[in-house]
Amino acid sequence: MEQQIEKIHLIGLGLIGGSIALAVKQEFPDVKIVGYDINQSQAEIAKTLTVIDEIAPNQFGGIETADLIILATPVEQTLSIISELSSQHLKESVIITDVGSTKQKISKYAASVFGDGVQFIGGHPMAGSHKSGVIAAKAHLFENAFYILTPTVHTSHASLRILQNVLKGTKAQFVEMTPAEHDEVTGVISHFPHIVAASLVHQAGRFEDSHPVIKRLAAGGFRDITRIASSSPAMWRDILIHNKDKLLALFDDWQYEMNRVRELVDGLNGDALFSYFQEAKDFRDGLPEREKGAIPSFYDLYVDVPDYPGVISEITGYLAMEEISITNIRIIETREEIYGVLRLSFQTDVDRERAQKCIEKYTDYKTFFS
Ligand SMILES: NC(=O)c1ccc[n+]([C@@H]2O[C@H](COP(=O)([O-])OP(=O)(O)OC[C@H]3O[C@@H](n4cnc5c(N)ncnc54)[C@H](O)[C@@H]3O)[C@@H](O)[C@H]2O)c1
Ligand SMILES: O=C(O)C(=O)C[C@]1(C(=O)O)C=C[C@@H](O)C=C1
Repeated sequence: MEQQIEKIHLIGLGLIGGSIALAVKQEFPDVKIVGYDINQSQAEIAKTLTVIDEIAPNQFGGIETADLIILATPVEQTLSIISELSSQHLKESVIITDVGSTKQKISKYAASVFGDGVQFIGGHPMAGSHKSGVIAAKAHLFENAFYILTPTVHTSHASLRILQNVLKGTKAQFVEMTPAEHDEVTGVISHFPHIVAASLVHQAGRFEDSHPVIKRLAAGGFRDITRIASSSPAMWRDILIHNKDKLLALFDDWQYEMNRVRELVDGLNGDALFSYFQEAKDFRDGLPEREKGAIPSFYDLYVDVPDYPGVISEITGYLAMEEISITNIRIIETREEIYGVLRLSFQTDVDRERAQKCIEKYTDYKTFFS
């Protein structure tokens, strides 16, 4: 009979650790989750929100009876924890996994520490948010996202199956990759874009002295492309340190790309500029629409509304009548006497569809989502 996971020891009770715990509980309410966070208040919030069953008395307190250990800390911390874990007394059948955004350094280090002795399987759920902390954790954060696993020669099929089974409440789609391929691909579609987002914010910041109005003018486009610059600096510092080599190559690639488009602008080459944007649009439009791994994991509905006082309470009133919960609300653009755009965010696409029907039922406002 296959090994049962009865007890999980979870280290790092933030956005990702918390979301995994909630997803596991959703599928397996009887699995006991004992959690530890270096920040005691995070641990207490996790317990209060019943994300975990118990707070561990210290980092490794009670770990000898855990069937599964999940490391959900920033990646540099994950390395130190792996190092300390090697001297802990652990169950012979224990499986250890992590959720870090980089895989090469962690997998290599874990293999050198554990060898064939302990089953370590690197993991990375490919969805998240710019928000940190357990308070932002959600059971459905990884729904439809890819969950990358990086098994090695030391990994048994049985452990891989057990891990995937206990994580099935994430409703993510598991994919296997080598750690090197993982770091190359995530470098391109996650780590480097993060650098670009932060650099655009720095660029705008440099213009603030000469144009103090710049922050107020920063509208949809700038906000969309720089949203991720609001993420945890500690997490991203560690990711860049871990993925240095792949990122250095991407800097060269990006500089080539910038020079290419710079030349088109300098040469006023309209046809080539059109093709440049058309090709980018085709690729972007071809991303899978509703799958969370590809698009930020929230469900936005846009409503064209007239700019008059009370319009927000009018809309939220209709939604409240039909008991539809909103997670966020923002006016994207309001100018005198023309329509503004209200962006309503929902936890699920079902809520978004209900909201759309509700607003169409009570008003003539146009609604749309991408
Ligand atoms: N945020 C995302 O979008 C995302 C997505 C996928 C994977 N990840 C990865 O998940 C991991 C966690 O990220 P997060 O977004 O949950 O961050 P977070 O800041 O929300 O949570 C991390 C938690 O780890 C705790 N911590 C730090 N050092 C610790 C230690 N030595 N012992 C115990 N706890 C410690 C922090 O106090 C914090 O509560 C990172 O490795 C990150 O690369 C993040
Ligand atoms: O949606 C976001 O805010 C994210 O940045 C999530 C994101 C990503 O780059 O896609 C960030 C880092 C993780 O390792 C995985 C997912």
